[in-house]
Amino acid sequence: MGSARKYELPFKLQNPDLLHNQSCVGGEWVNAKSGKTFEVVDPGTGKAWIECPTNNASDVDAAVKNSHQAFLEYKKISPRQRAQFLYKWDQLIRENREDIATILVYETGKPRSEAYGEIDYSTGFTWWFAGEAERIQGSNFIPALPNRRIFTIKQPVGVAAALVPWNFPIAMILRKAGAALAAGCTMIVKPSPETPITVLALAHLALKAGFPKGALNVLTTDLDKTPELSEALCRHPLIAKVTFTGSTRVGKLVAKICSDNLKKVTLELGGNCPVLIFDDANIEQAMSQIFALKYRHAGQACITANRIYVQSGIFDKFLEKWNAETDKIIVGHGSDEKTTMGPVTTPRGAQKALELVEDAKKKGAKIHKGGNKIDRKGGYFFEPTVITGVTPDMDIANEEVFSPICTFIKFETEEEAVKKANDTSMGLASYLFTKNVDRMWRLFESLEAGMIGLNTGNSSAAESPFGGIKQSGYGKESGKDVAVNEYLITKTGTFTLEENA
Ligand SMILES: O=CCCC(=O)O
Repeated sequence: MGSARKYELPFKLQNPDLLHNQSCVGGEWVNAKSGKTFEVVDPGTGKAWIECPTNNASDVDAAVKNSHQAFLEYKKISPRQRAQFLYKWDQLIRENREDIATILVYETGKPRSEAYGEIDYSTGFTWWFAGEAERIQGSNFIPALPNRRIFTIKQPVGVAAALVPWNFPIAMILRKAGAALAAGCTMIVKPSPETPITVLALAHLALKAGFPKGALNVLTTDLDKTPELSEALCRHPLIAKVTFTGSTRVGKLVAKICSDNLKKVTLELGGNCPVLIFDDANIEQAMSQIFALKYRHAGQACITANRIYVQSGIFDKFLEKWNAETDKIIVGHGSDEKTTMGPVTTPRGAQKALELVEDAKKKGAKIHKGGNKIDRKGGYFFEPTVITGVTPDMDIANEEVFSPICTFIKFETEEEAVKKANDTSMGLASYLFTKNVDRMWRLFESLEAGMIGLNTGNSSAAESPFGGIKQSGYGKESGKDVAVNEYLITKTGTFTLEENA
């Protein structure tokens, strides 16, 4: 822990060594050159509980040089040794599950049960990429020209920068860092201002796992300095690869900046994901899957259900069931074990939710449930909200909601449903529920998204490629080969063989 304690910690950790509130560079815990700090706030109370360094562009060069120095050594380490570091890291994260869950609750606001869920999902990545490390392979060919041989080798691209969001801070880091470290790259992470402490806890455990100092550096900063720090990372000549998860607007800026130096980029951007529920669906199955997807982290997931299309034959029944289940949600502080839905993570998130509801109301939508902020102990709570009568002119029909607002739209035919589902610039995930196998296959092919849930609301897993199409970004994270490839270059060797030496 850096600096004398100014705030009272609202929780106790079993392993207090996990708690760091300075940046991590080369295995050292450091302050920003300016000495400035920002506050990390509990979304369930609105109260600051710790502070972290406000790094700016002038802090970037030293940190990146350190990551690069570490890369020159790390790239020589054998894949088996890299796998062993990843397995050890995985084990330490699992051993510290309780404490990491506690920090997650106080940074993101999510209920403790969801914090456990995130950690268990995330260790899937460390486990998976440990396996991937030893399976990175080139290839060889016998070409058309006589006496020639062609072969390829895969090499780590260099230092990667990760710009990560606050909604799943453990999962997003482990998905990116797992792949990078398996590939032999080092990584420098800029966490969101809302969630630096979870990321610093992971950096602490990475050092304990034996990763060389500088293999995983972390530079924290506040909302104000995020653009300049991120741009400095993207422009730094020793950064070879940038991976970003966040909005399409910022993703485009990242891509533009990186294009100046033709850097490799992976972009996981906005969702606006549709769900299509047909008359022949198993209603119970669709309900439980989509309910869990929609209200996970109070609706703050890029792959959440943003627009729920239900066929006319079951629309009323489905809505009635949904409303009844919604009534059972217990909104509260994430640390209260009765809580089933926490606050949204930021005050701007709660305000945006309110504005979307107000706009929809003004334009004629019907609000069945909720629609307001909840004024409780200074936290950023928003009511679980159910809306019908949404029309294309409403903001809520076109924007990512990122809050616990569910919009239901009736449809008549498959053709109409597909047209509406695809009527968006985004293409991250789509979901469909039907027992007609031909329709399922047709929709799997015709829905425009990088990931399609077929009678399921949760398709994220370490072993399946994660990523969108259209303006939801490019590149894949997780899955076999594809994710690690994002951190590799392919080098081609051509050899002329002297046959009669
Ligand atoms: O919010 C985006 C990530 C969600 C997930 O990995 O399932």
